[in-house]
Amino acid sequence: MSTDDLLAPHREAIDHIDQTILGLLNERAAHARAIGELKGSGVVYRPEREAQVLRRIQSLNQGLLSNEAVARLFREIMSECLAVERPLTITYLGPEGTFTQQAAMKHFGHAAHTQPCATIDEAFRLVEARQADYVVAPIENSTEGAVGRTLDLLVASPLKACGEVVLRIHHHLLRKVEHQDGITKVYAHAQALSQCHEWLNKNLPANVARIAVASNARAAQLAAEDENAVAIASQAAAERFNLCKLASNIEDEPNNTTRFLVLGHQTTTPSGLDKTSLIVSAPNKVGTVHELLQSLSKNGVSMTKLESRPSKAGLWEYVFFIDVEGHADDGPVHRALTDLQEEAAFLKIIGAYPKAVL
Ligand SMILES: C=C(O[C@@H]1C=C(C(=O)O)C=C[C@H]1O)C(=O)O
Repeated sequence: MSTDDLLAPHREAIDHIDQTILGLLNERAAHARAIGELKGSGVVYRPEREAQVLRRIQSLNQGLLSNEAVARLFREIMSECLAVERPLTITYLGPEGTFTQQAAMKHFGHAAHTQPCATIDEAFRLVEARQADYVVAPIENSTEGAVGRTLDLLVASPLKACGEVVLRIHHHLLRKVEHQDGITKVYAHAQALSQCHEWLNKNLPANVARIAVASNARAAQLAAEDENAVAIASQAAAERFNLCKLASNIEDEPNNTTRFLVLGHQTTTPSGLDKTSLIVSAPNKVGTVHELLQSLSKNGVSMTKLESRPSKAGLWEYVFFIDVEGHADDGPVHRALTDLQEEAAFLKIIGAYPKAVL
């Protein structure tokens, strides 16, 4: 029997299965549309429900496909079902091809419309003015630490966090032509330059100028316009600007990861596996930080992040960005927040949201 003859019954089975899947997908979409009608003019996107759907699928999965693969597939199925209710617009720091756009797609799937903005401020503003539904903003990188501008915006913005995205960051060296001769400058976002500085020291001549620009996608765009330049940017930016990859994964730290927050106007109910993000400031005297942290520990709440930043209000005063395990409506976190309220000069709950599944 020829290979084609051997393939035929499997292909027939796949055709049959695809037809069944297609019918089921449309049945699922019809339920989503019915749910959308019941929601009326209310909020359609429910992050806690989406996290529960993904976690359930992963716990049911016993097949050949990995948990990550089934979560990715169902992420896209939910994205299309939600778009049947109402398509979402997500703002991010552009241009197209930035890691933040990648994070937005990872979280909302490809049916969401992503809208690039010139600054993180603008991305927040459009959502605050209800001209877009959600903003995805980088908050911290595992090698570089906090993204200051996002933290500053969180202090004053009325938006609430309703989700988080964790993205592995890979940087590549990109150029219009496929050779290393005659490189005079390297364009990149300041964070990318520092995340790859050891690689650059070892692999590029010392006289190549390192030029920081607004985003990695902007760097790729500049490299596409200048044959003597290279850019440090993502795979998405390479594809978008048609650049050759001179070197892959040039980040110094192999586990380089960025964490993003998803912010909108809604508060989220507990999903069963949540986090809460807070901003706290305390009077500038001995022992106050210790007391603030005790409010958490004595209620059995664990802290996953503590970041301090100078407050704009007074010299050498600080605000603290704290993430804790659990939802603000869960007993222990709720009690800790009540205690914190008494100790802190300022307490703002940025939001409680499901832990990233993907
Ligand atoms: C269908 C719903 O609306 C949206 C789509 C979901 C889905 O496709 O499973 C889940 C949550 C919502 O973001 C729902 O609220 O259940």
